[in-house]
Amino acid sequence: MQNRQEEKISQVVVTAVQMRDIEDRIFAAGMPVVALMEKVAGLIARRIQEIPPTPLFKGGYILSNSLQAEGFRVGILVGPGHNGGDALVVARELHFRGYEVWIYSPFSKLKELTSQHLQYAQSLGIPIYQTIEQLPDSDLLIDGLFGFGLERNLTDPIASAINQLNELSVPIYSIDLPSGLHTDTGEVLGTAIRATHTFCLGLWKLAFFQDQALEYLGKAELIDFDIPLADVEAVLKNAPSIKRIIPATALANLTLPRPQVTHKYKEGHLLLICGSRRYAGGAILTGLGARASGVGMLSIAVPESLKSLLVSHLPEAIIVGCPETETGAIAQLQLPEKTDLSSFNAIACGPGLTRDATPIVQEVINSDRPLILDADGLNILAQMGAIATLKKRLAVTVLTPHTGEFQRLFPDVPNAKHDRVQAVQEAAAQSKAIVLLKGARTAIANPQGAVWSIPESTPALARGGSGDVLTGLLGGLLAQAATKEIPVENIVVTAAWWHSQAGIIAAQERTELGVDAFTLTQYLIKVLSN
Ligand SMILES: NC(=O)C1=CN([C@@H]2O[C@H](COP(=O)(O)OP(=O)(O)OC[C@H]3O[C@@H](n4cnc5c(N)ncnc54)[C@H](O)[C@@H]3O)[C@@H](O)[C@H]2O)[C@@H](O)CC1
Ligand SMILES: [K+]
Repeated sequence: MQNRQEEKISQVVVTAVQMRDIEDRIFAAGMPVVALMEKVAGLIARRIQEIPPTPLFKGGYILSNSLQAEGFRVGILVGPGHNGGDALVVARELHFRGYEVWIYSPFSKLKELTSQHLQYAQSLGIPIYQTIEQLPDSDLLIDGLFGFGLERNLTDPIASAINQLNELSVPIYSIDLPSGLHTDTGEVLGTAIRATHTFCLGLWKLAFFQDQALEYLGKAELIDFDIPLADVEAVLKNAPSIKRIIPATALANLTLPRPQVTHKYKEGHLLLICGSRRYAGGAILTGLGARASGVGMLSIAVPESLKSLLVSHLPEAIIVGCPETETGAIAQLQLPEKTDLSSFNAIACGPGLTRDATPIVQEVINSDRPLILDADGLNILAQMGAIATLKKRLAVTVLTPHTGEFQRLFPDVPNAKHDRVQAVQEAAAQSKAIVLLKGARTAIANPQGAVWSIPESTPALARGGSGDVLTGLLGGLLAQAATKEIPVENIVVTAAWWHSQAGIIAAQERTELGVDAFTLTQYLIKVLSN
C-alpha cells in the first residue's frame, strides 16, 4: 500500500537538471551525500535479493534466501560517478549476503566517494577487473556505469564494452537508468545498456516516458528513497508540470457514482461524425468505444448508405444518414429537424471519413462545440493549416494524432521523433489545442505546457481500429464531463489510460495477438469492474 507521500512522488517526472537541483537542496539541508548513497543502494541491494527466480536465472535459485545466494554470480559494472558508487555499495552488500560478486571498473579516475567504496570492496577481497576480456561468467549483471550525470556520447573502449555486455545472455539490472541513455530524451548516446530491469532512483526521469528508450529500459521500477515533497515542489514550482498517470488520478475523473436522479441528456449527448463507404467498420468501432463510456445519448452521422449497418450494430444510437459524395464520403451534415450542432455537448470527428469529407470538418471546426479531431479529421485539418485554423476556434479542441499525423499537422515543431514530450508540449502551446500524441507511451499536453504520460500500455494495441475505439471513448467521456465542470485535459488523460488498461487486460487474457479493435471494445468495461 502506498501512503500519500509515496503516491504523490510516483506521479512526478523530472529532468536531469531538476533532479540535480532537488538533490542539492537535500544535501544543503544537511543530509550527508554518503548517507544518501548508503540508503539508496541499500534499498537496491534489498530489491535484488527479493527478485524471484525466473527462467532467465540459473536453475532454481531462490534469491531471497541468502543460503541459496551462495554460488550465485553477480557482476557489478562500475562507472566513474555516483552511479558507480551506488553499484559498489550494492556489491559490498551482496558480498556479505553470500553472493559471488565481481567488479568491472574500467575507469582510472573516479569521484572520491566512488573511489573509497572501490578501495573497501578491494580490501574485502572482491575481485576487480579493468578490461572486458578479463570478466568471468555471471548469472546477473548490475549496471552502475552512468546515471543522470551522463552528458556526452559514449566512445570506445566503454562503448564497445557495453556492446559486448549486451551480447551476453545474462539479465542486466540498471541503476537509475540504463547507461548510455539521455536522461531527458531517452536518446541513445553512442550506445547503451539493454537492461532487463531498471531501478529508477527517487523520482521518475523523463527518459522513462520516451518511446525510443523503452527497448533499453526493460521493466521499470521506482525506488522511493523519501525525497521530501517540499524540495520537489520548490524545484518544480515554475516549470511546466510533467505528470505520470496513476490509476487513482485517472479514475477520479470518471463521473462515478452517477447521481441517483439524472436523465439521459444530463449524462451528455455526443455527436460522432465518421465512416465512409470505404471505411464502414471505423464508424462501428468508434460507436462501440463511445458506448463503453456510458454517455447518455449518442448520435452518429454517417453516409446514408451506412445507416442500416450502423443501426444493426448500435441499436441505442441515433444514426444520422447524410448525403454522400460520389466516392462514398459524407458530403454534408444533415441533422434531424429541430437539431443543430448546439444540441450536442461534444463532437468527435474523423475515423474513416476519407479526405473527401473536407466541408464537414470545416463545419465542425467553425462550431462552438468541444471538438475531438482524429484520423482523416486531422489530415484535413493539416491541409487547412492546423495552427492558424485552430487559433480561431471558440471552444476546446482535442487532437489525437499518431506520429505520422502529428508531423503532418505540425511540420514546424521540431523533435517529434527526438523528444516526444517536448514536441507535444510545443504543439499544444502553438495550436491552443489539447494534443494527445499516440505511442507506446502516449503523451498529452495542454496549451499551458502541462504534460501527462500514460506509463503502461501494450503493443497489442498496435492494430488498425484501436484509435477509433479511443476516439469514441474519449468523445463519450467528454460529452458527459461537459455538464460537470471537469477539465477537458483530465478527461483526455482518463480516456487514454482507460484505453491502455483495456488493451493490457485483453492481452493478458488473449495474448498480444488477440486484441483486435472489436475485442478491445469488449474489455473497456472490465477495466472498471475488475
Ligand atoms: N539523485 C540522487 O539524489 C542520488 C543519486 N545517486 C546516484 O548518483 C548518480 C548521478 O551521479 P553523478 O552525478 O556522479 O553522475 P554519473 O554517475 O551518472 O556519471 C557521471 C560521471 O561520468 C562522467 N562522464 C559523463 N559522460 C561521460 C562519457 N560520455 N564518457 C565517460 N565519462 C563520462 C562524468 O565526468 C562523471 O564523472 C545517479 O544516477 C544515482 O545513481 C545516488 O547515489 C544517491 C542519490
Ligand atoms: K546505470
